[in-house]
Amino acid sequence: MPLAVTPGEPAGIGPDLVLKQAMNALDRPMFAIADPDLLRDRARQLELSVEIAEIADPDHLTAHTAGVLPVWPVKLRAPSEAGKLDPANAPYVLDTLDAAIDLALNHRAALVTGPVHKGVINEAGIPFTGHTEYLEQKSGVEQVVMMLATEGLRVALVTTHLPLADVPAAITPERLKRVTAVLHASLQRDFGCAEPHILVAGLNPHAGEGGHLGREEIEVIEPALAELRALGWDLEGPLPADTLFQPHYLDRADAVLAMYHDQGLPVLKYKGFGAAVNITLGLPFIRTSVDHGTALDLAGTGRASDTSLGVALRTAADMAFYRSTTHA
Ligand SMILES: NC(=O)C1=CN([C@@H]2O[C@H](COP(=O)(O)OP(=O)(O)OC[C@H]3O[C@@H](n4cnc5c(N)ncnc54)[C@H](O)[C@@H]3O)[C@@H](O)[C@H]2O)C=CC1
Ligand SMILES: NCC(=O)COP(=O)(O)O
Repeated sequence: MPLAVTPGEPAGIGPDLVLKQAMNALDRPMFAIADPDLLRDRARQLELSVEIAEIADPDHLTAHTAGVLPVWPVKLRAPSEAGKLDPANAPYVLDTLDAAIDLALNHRAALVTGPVHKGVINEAGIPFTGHTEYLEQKSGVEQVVMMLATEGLRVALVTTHLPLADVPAAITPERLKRVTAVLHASLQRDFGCAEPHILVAGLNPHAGEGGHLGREEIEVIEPALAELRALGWDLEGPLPADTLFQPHYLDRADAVLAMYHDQGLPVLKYKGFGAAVNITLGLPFIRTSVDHGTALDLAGTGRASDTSLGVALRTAADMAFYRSTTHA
């Protein structure tokens, strides 16, 4: 199965990184879903010698050739300049994603996404909080889970792109059970963890300090975990988030389940920024992504690192291979 790459925000570093990766020989076919002229212009700006080869059908691609980027064409809505956001191109970003989702739902590609700018899509009048929520909605599944992974650490999230003030109410026993179930199944299916050991963070400082610093642990998290442990699942927690990220706990763990975005991701990015991948668990297809954003300050300069995109491509290829060999 080929890897379909959406470069994301046209004014950001996504196009640069896809072009840089296209300079490598990859053992799996890769193609971009983007405006071919945008990629040609950016390649010229970066002085990268990449041939942009428009394709009509990704089904007949063979192994990727270094220096040639096959492109499924989707037209920009307005001219794009590196580093300059334009809400007029927000529909273009979603056009590329929709084309990729269509291919992925039809088992014709695994999806690897570059960074999008959530703010400019909203400024265009389109409510959008992130790929994760968009993919969940478009693929019609009840629950997906965002998990970022780097060497030695996987962090999954119970809630994703929510204002902090809305987090406590969003952590219901039902959501916690659904998210844990998706994480547990994905660790078994895609990461070879036969009996996943999952560390679950509390929500409050010191996991609520026995109810003196918040009651969500007692009233929501512990009862949900007790129900799941009755299934034989190996869940440890709720643990204080400030002390769980240390070898004493992590050495025995397959993943950490954090309650919210900025509880888990700063730790993951401190450990592995540039060498991490964002994976959406629970979709009917494979989707990986970079660990960074649009970095408008670096677009078109040649100074953006493509290492996380490399990890995202490799992870998607590994997952596809693992699924094909285990018939998962
Ligand atoms: N996968 C996605 O679609 C993601 C999108 N975003 C979006 O990106 C936009 C900008 O977010 P920020 O918080 O500024 O994060 P950012 O990751 O774009 O930038 C943070 C800092 O890291 C640097 N940086 C980022 N990627 C780099 C790379 N590949 N090589 C070298 N340096 C790099 C930037 O220059 C900047 O100094 C926001 O709209 C956010 O929502 C953020 C994270 C992921
Ligand atoms: N912090 C992760 C992030 O913003 C990427 O989210 P998504 O666009 O993959 O949902």
